[in-house]
Amino acid sequence: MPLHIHPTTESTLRDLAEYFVAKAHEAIAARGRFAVALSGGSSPKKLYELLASPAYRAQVDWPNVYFFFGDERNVPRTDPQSNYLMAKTALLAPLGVADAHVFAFETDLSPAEAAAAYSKEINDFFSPKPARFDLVLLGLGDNSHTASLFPHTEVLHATTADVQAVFVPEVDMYRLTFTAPLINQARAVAFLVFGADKAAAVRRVRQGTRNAEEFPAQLIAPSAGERQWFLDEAAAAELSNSAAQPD
Ligand SMILES: O=C(O)[C@H](O)[C@@H](O)[C@H](O)[C@H](O)COP(=O)(O)O
Repeated sequence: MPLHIHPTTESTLRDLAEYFVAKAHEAIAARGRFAVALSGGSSPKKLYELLASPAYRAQVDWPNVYFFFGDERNVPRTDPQSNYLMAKTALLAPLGVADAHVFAFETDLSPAEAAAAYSKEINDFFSPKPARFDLVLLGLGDNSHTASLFPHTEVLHATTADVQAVFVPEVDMYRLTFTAPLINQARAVAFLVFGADKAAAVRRVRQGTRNAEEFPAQLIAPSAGERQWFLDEAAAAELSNSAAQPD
């Protein structure tokens, strides 16, 4: 579980942007395409803006990149809470990504229908092979959730590598999310976490007692893939030295 700890948010973002570029090059060279699942929330917005900036946009063969979402809020794509809208604004529109290369949740369907439809889209995309993303980007909530795998929700017990709808009392809404098995099939997973308010969650997930019900991000352990953490020093502040060293 390699750790990349940086003094500032900006240097953390640059490091992850370089990692994203490297994973894209690897995937396109090996398989002719790069399938990435974007994370939502506020943390990745600056990463997406950086990737779309002149410093990075020329480094990736974007017409061979396919964008998915590791989770979504059950809101219209025009809603300010939409992860799709955030990514569209910060990354997809500035890059001129064709709609056919963007797989967004159909949130006008019921949550269960939207989850089933997205699971089918993912399976069709990877068929006949199992769904194996080249990179899944993840954030971390201060309660140790990731994607929309929140503490004490049924979806934590999913054994199928698919997408499920889950009502999350903590945010009083349905969420659509990759299950942990689907995330763990990825070739690479990268957490992006910054800020002192996440330091306790980072410690619990990396060093705390094994308790996925309380700390769902502990479920993320790719069976045959990389698991990387990109942190600023504030988010890494509660890690003991032994844990702060790269594995
Ligand atoms: O839809 C979402 O909100 C995300 O997928 C979620 O898992 C996010 O990564 C964390 O909640 C951290 O959010 P912030 O980056 O806003 O702190």
